[in-house]
Amino acid sequence: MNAARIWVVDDDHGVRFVLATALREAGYAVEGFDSAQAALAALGNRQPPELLFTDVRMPGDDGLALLERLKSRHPELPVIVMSAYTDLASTAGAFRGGAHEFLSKPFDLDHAVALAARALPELPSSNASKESRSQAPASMQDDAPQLLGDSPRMQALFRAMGRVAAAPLNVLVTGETGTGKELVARALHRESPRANKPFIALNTAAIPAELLESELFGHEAGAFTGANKRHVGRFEQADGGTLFLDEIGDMPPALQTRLLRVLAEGEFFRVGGRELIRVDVRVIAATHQPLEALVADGRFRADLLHRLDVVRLRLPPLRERREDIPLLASRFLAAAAQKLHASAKRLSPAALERLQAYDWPGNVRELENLCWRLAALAPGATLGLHDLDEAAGPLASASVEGDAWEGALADWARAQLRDGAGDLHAQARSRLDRVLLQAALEHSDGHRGAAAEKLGVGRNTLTRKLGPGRKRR
Ligand SMILES: Nc1ncnc2c1ncn2[C@@H]1O[C@H](COP(=O)(O)OP(=O)(O)OP(=O)(O)O)[C@@H](O)[C@H]1O
Repeated sequence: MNAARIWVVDDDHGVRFVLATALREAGYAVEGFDSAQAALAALGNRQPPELLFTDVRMPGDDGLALLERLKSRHPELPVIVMSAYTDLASTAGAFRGGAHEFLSKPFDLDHAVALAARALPELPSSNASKESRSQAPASMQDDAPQLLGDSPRMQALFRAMGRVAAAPLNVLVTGETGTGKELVARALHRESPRANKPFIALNTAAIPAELLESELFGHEAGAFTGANKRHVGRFEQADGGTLFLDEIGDMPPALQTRLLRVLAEGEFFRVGGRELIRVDVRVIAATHQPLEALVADGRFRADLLHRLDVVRLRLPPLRERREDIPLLASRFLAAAAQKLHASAKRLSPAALERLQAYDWPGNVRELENLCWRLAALAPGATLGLHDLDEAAGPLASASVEGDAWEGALADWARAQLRDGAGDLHAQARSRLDRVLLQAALEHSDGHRGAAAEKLGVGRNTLTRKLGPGRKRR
C-alpha cells in the first residue's frame, strides 16, 4: 500500500526535522520545504501531497499566503497551520483561509501525528487478516487501527458495538483520555450503512469558542469581518455520514442550545445565511468528563445530554483491564517494527510485569507511545527493565513501588547468571538486607531499636547486619 504523502513547510530546520521524523515513523512519506516559495515551486512540477503542514511566520511569503494559493489550486487539500502565535487573529486567519486544523507551537509530536491521521482522507480497506476474539467485530476490520482487547470488559464492549453500529442512533462514548473513544466512533461508522459516506471528526476543545459555531455550521461570505468566502461546516461535510464530536463537555452553552435544535430538527442556517440546510447526520459524541456532574453544575444542558446519550458506550481505563496489556504491547511493538523495517522486539517477563503493574494515566495511547519509543530506541531484541528506565519517565519511577521490584530482581539475576556469577544468593541477600535496613533506619531517624522492631528482627541481628563502622544511636 502506498504511504500517504505529507509536506512540511517551515523555515526552522529543527521543527521540520522532528515533525518529518515523527510522521515518517508513523509510516507517511514526508518531504520538507524551507519556504512557501519552495513548496509552491514543487507543486508546479509534482503531484500535490495528501496533507500539508505549514508554519505561519516565514521569510518571504508567509504560511497564510501559502494557504490561500494552495486552496485556490487544490481546495480539497487539507492544510494544518502551525504557529507560536496563538492569538485569535492568526487562528481565525488560518481557519478563514480554509485551514483544516491549527497547531500551536510548541506542540506535542504525538498530537501532531494524530492530527495528521485525522486530517488524511480515509484510505480504502485492505484485507487484513482476521482474528476473532480479541478484536472488534469481524467486519470492522480494515486498514485503520483495530480496537483490541481480550478482557471481559472489552469483549462486552465489542458485543454492544456490534448491536448498535447499524442502528440510526446517536451514541455517547465515555472514557478517560487515550482509552480509544475515537477508535470506537470510527469503528461504529465503518460498520454502519453510512460507511461509504464521510466520517468527520471535530474536537470541540481544540477550536476557539468564537470559531466553533462557524466550524460546525459553516458561514456565508461576509457573515463576519474577514469571512470573505463561504465556508461549509462540519455538519454539512458529514451529510449522509457520521459526525464525531470529541470533548463534547467543553462546548460553550450557547452552542449547546444551537446543537440541540439542529439535532431535533435536522436543519439549520449557516452563520449569516438565509438558506435552510437539511442534513442527515449521525452524531457520535465523546467525553472524558462526567456529564451528569456538569449538568448538576449547570454547565451542560440536560436535554442535550439526553439527545446525545441514546446509547452509551463506556470505555474502561487500561488499569481496569490489565490483562489486555500483553496483547496490546505485542501488537504495538509489531506494528512499530513493520513501520521501522526492523524485526519486532519482545518484552522480557520482568518488563511485562512492570507494564502490568503500572497505572497508565494516559491509557492505551501512553502504552502505544511507549512501545514506539522502545521499538525505535532500545538496542536489543528483548526489552528489559533497563530499557523501560531509559524510555519511560513516570513508568520508571512508578515502579519503585508495587511489585515491580521482583521483576527488577529477576532481571538482575539473569544478567548476573549470564556474566557467570556463582554466589548469587549471598549477593542478593546482602543487597536486600542493605536496602531494608537503610529504609527502616531512615524511617526511624536512625534509631536502631525502632528500626529493628519495624523490620521484625532482633536488635542484635540488625547490629550484626549493619556491620562495623556504623554509628549507633
Ligand atoms: N483497544 C485499543 N486497541 C488498539 N489501539 C487502541 C485501543 N484503544 C486505543 N488505542 C490507540 O490509542 C490511541 C488513542 O486512542 P483514541 O484517540 O481513540 O483515544 P481517545 O479516548 O479518543 O482519546 P482522547 O480522549 O484523548 O481524544 C490511538 O492511537 C488508538 O489507535
